[in-house]
Formats: sequence, structure tokens, C-alpha cells
Amino acid sequence: MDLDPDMTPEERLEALRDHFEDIVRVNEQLTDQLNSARDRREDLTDEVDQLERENETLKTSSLYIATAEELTDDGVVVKQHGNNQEVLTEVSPSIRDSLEAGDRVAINDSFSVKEILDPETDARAQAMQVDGSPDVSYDDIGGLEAQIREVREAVEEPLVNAQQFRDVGIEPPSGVLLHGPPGTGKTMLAKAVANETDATFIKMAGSELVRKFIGEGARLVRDLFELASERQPAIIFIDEIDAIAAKRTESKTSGDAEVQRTMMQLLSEMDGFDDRGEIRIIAATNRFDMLDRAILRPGRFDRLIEVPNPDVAGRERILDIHTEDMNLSEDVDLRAMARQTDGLSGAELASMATEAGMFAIRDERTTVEQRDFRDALEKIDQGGETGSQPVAFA
Ligand SMILES: Nc1ncnc2c1ncn2[C@@H]1O[C@H](COP(=O)(O)OP(=O)(O)OP(=O)(O)O)[C@@H](O)[C@H]1O
Repeated sequence: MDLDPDMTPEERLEALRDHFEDIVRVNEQLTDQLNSARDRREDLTDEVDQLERENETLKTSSLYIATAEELTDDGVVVKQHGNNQEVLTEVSPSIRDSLEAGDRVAINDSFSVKEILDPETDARAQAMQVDGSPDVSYDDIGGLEAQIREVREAVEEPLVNAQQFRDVGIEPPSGVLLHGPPGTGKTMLAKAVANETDATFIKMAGSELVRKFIGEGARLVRDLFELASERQPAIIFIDEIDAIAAKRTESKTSGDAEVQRTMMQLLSEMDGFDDRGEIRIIAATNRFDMLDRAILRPGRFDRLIEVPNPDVAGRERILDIHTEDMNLSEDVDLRAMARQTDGLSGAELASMATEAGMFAIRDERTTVEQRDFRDALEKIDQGGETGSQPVAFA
């Protein structure tokens, strides 16, 4: 800033003050501009986030599963799984080139074919849980000595000593049905036998077949047996078999018909099972009373093994197993706890042990005391922690 040399000191001071005020004003304007630029940047960032989210949703929005039934000059006939609705739809040339009748496809809301599914993405992979070597051994199971013996005889022996059965000239039991209240170790038994025989463990939940894979049940059952024969020796474990093999009801809704088809497929797989090789089938239910007796005929699930809630010795053994790695105080008396836990399942005892550990942690202790077990039992008694319910048996 140039100042006139003739100015008086007062005038200079005045001029400097004016200049200073100008600078302050400019500074304020620039600050305002900066702030509004920042606000704008924030708005834009929000907008970008929002668009990215929308983009993600668009990319991941649900598609329905269907089968391409027929390729015609006018388009492709697809049949949606579940409701079996058939529609004629158009397909983009790139998809059309590689599409064949019978392919499983994903279709959107307007039925247009979005992609051809390869075998890995189909329901088979989702519906079945495959475990090459489950990590449960017989020693991990408490209080089921008799059941372990029976399972070994009916499932393990025929796998390990197949020749002996042939020599003697008898057929081993086809399928074994484990029945008993929830959380008593049925899944553990099936896993342990797979582990012991180095068999692949393939689990399918009956309830999921019916709820999640509507329209696909029968095909999935076929796939289940196919997969087992690819991966033999294998143990097929069908949990909650009552969901697909319940007694026939009077109602003739399409849901029932679908469940019936799934069960018929299961029966026919089991009936044609003799020469399938090293595959054994174990099913489990906690609704034995509901089962359709057709599945219990000879050649099907003809070996029934009841897996009840543990008795006092079983409960003590289960508590031993589940507290093995816990830091227990001297005063802990598992035998006493076993006496006080009549009616509890293995799963409930396991969660009682964990709960006792949680009480110790809440108290900032590293040692679990008897009172923690008492508190845990009280909590389980009150809340039904494991969600199990009393079940009536036939
Ligand atoms: N007999 C047992 N010995 C040791 N632990 C057990 C026993 N029974 C149950 N458990 C514990 O409970 C958990 C659940 O058991 P599991 O899944 O085998 O029960 P389940 O009978 O198959 O139950 P569901 O009928 O509800 O499927 C196991 O992972 C284990 O921690």
C-alpha cells in the first residue's frame, strides 16, 4: 500500500485503519467462500455415498431362480422355481448364445434372464453342509454309551467291515433314525461316526428343504445322494426329517404336495440304495410321533435309536467335557450340579457351563466358582436359554 508522503500522521493512521478493515472484510468473504465450498464438498460426498449404496443395492437386488425350459424363435420359456409359473421371455443375445434348455437361470422381477447359474451357485451348495472331516469324536459325547455302541454297530461296522457283512450274507441296516428331545447330541453322534470312519459328513436340514428351497426339494434329495456317491465313503445326515416325512394330513394344499414329492424322492433313493457303495444314512428328529410310518419300513430307516436327555451320570460326564478347558475353583462340585440339573439336555448343560464362565468374567475373576454355576442354572431355568421345549414322544 502506497501512502502519500504529505499526509499527516493522523491521516496515515486513518488510511492504515481503512486498509486493515478492507483486509478483514476480504478475509471474512474468503472464509465464507471456503466454508461454503466445504459444505458443498460434504454434500457431494454424501451424494456419492448414497449413489454408491444405491448402485450396490441395484447390483445385489434379488433375482429368482428358474429353469430355461425351451428355446424358441420368439424367446425362451422359463419356469420359475417355487410357484412353477411359466413365461415366455426375451434374452440378450450374449446370454442366448450359451443358454441351453434345462439350464438353471437367475431371472429378475420382469422375468428377464440375467445370468446362467453354474453348479456352484445353485441351491445344492446352499442346502447341504459338507464337512470332509468333522472334528467330533466319541469322547466328546457324554452319557450316550449305549447309543454310541448302537450307532457304531449299525453305521460304522458296515462301512469299515463291508466284506464281513457280505461273507455272513446279511444286509446292514439301511438307515438309522436318531430320535429324542432337542440338543441331546444327535448331530454329534452322526459327526463322530463320520469322523471315526473318515467319511465325508453331508448334512441336510429337512426344515430348510421345505422352507427355503420350495419347489426344489425332490431335486435336492436326488442331488444329496449323488453328492454322497461322488464323495464316498460318506455319511448322509438328514436333520429334522419330520419336516419332509410327517404323517399325511387331510389338507391338499400345494405345499403338502411338494413335501410329499420330496419324501417320495427320499424313499425311492433309499429303496434303490443297495448297490450304492460306502454311503450310510442317519436321520434325526425330535418329533418321532409325527413321522409317517412309511419311512420306518424295513430297508428304510429300520434301526431306531432313542437319544434321551442325559441321566445324572451322563450329566456329570457332559459337564466334565464342557468344563475341561475352564479354570475351575476348588469349590466347584460338578457331581452336585449334575444332581440338580435333572431334565436338562446336553446343549443346555453346555450353555450352563459357558454361562457360568460369563458370570466369572462379569465379576472380573479368572476362576469359575460354584456360585457361578448356580447363577447360570438359575438363568437357564428362568429363560430357557437354549430355546428347547419339552416334546412329547409316541
Ligand atoms: N451328549 C452330549 N455330550 C456332550 N455335549 C453335548 C451332548 N449333547 C449335546 N451337547 C452339546 O450341545 C450341542 C448341540 O448338540 P447336537 O446338535 O448334537 O444336538 P441335537 O440332538 O442334534 O439337537 P437338535 O435336535 O436340536 O438338532 C453340541 O454341540 C454340544 O455342545
